[in-house]
Amino acid sequence: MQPAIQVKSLTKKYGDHTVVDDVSFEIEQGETFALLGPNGAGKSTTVETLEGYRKPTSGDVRVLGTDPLRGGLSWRSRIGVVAQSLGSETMLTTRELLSHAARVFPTPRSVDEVLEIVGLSEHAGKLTRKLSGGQKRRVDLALGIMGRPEVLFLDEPTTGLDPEVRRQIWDLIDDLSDQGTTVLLTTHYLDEAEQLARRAGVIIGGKLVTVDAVDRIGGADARVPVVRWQEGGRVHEERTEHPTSLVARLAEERGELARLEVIRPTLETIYLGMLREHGSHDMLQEATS
Ligand SMILES: Nc1ncnc2c1ncn2[C@@H]1O[C@H](COP(=O)(O)OP(=O)(O)OP(=O)(O)O)[C@@H](O)[C@H]1O
Repeated sequence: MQPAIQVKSLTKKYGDHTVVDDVSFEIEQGETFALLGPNGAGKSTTVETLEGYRKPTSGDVRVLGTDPLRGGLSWRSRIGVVAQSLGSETMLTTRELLSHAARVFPTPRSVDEVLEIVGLSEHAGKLTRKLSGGQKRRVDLALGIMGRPEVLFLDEPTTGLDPEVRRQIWDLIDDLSDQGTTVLLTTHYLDEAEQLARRAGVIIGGKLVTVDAVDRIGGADARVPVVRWQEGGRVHEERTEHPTSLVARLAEERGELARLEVIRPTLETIYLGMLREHGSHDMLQEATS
């Protein structure tokens, strides 16, 4: 089966500034793939190139087998785009906006179906510019899925949303994925990547520093658990592949231990370690701020 997305040695320069540097990866049909990286790393530039909105300086990209710069209307109707900025602040009601959008697709979902999927049925008659931030983001998602896209690009779909709305949007993305939609997601939320994606790539300073299964990113060594406890007023830590055995031995030798914890590094801890290794101080500050 041909991959849904192929990126080969993609490089994008603005003047002397290389913002995407020899990036290569593939996304299988039906896969949800997360692109992670600090502000300014090159995520949106990569995604916008795949959407056909930016011209690569060099390299080759294909979406559904087509060069996005040459993709005509029929190709465009097979992809869905939810850009980073809100695109839904119009003078139309939600229903009017979706009805207009539906006309450009050959086999659109019905407006009522889309309203239901994104949970906006009860706001269908409201002017989009009067919706809350979370509701506007849902309108963006509604516009992105209106044409039943085979590939959906989601650029930071849940930034700034409250935890409940984020989870609802995750459920929506999971449902689309179950229906076979290929999803390319950029996000700053590591829990979002863990929840939704099978594989992820980390891009730092325009370079793709890793592509792997979400639960393998950073390598086995970065995932070794740490057993931590307090003894004699001091905190003790030991990294071990066998935390249960270590805890059993400590319990046998020393009895009850104060503040005993087994800590398994999260994707976030591993990601911050990667920024430290590859990135600048500024990137780390942005990622942790
Ligand atoms: N039209 C442009 N002209 C010049 N430089 C640009 C242009 N668009 C983007 N850049 C630069 O390219 C770099 C990558 O930007 P990009 O938006 O791809 O990053 P990002 O990883 O999506 O960041 P964020 O997480 O902040 O959205 C940045 O340094 C940005 O300033």
